[in-house]
Amino acid sequence: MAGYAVKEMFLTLQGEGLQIGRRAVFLRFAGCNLWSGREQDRATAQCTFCDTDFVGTDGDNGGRYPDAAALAKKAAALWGERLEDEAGHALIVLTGGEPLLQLDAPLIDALKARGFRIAIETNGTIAAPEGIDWICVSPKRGTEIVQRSGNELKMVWPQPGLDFRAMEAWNFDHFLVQPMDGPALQATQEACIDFVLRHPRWRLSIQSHKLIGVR
Ligand SMILES: C[S@@+](CC[C@H](N)C(=O)[O-])C[C@H]1O[C@@H](n2cnc3c(N)ncnc32)[C@H](O)[C@@H]1O
Ligand SMILES: Nc1nc2[nH]cc(C(=O)O)c2c(=O)[nH]1
Ligand code: SF4
Ligand SMILES: [Mg+2]
Repeated sequence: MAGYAVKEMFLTLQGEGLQIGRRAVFLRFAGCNLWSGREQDRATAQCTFCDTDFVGTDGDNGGRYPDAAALAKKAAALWGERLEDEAGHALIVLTGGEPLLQLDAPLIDALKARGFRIAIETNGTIAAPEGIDWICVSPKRGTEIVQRSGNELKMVWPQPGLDFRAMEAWNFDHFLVQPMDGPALQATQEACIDFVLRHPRWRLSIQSHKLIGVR
């Protein structure tokens, strides 16, 4: 279907990674290539620990946007009327679901024309197009990572069998471990702290938005 399927769009603070704390519009695309998003499929999916509802287009400011201009216009409205003045600091985070299923050059151009810096959260199984200002790749065990360069590699941990030593040879500026949220969060946090203490190249990333009560 033509256009872009968007689950939701909202203004918040980037909660994770090296851009933590920045004001950002979040654009959450619908759909993912590693999970259907249905609970009955979770156990057999390629990615089994997802914390996000990305099914459908029924969220705040969600919908089927017919073209890049319409989507960029809504994103700009969510940033607010000072976007032009604040252009150097206006951040949009493209996430999902898997944003690289839908992101294309016309949307990158339209967002840039509005003054946004573009960040992406991706699972790394699809190559990123040119023109993205900040690439965060978060590998999932058992998947083939084709996007082996970017700004930060954010590994949700623990994922037994994920070869983090191999990832260290990839072309990223920052290497992060993020505790897997779920019933065992306490234990996964401890595992991440232990990991960083043993591997000083890696830094801890926490999902700060869940602590401070923003989306
Ligand atoms: C919902 S995903 C969407 C973007 C993309 N599909 C991906 O996986 O990177 C956004 C970020 O949340 C992370 N994430 C998903 N579920 C998580 C969980 N249960 N605990 C911690 N991080 C999680 C992902 O690894 C990714 O870095
Ligand atoms: N505040 C906030 N920060 C985030 N960083 C990455 C997120 C994501 O779901 O991609 C996320 C999110 O859902 N909310
Ligand atoms: S790849 Fe990302 S969006 Fe897809 S199921 Fe995993 S964490 Fe969720
Ligand atoms: Mg999230």
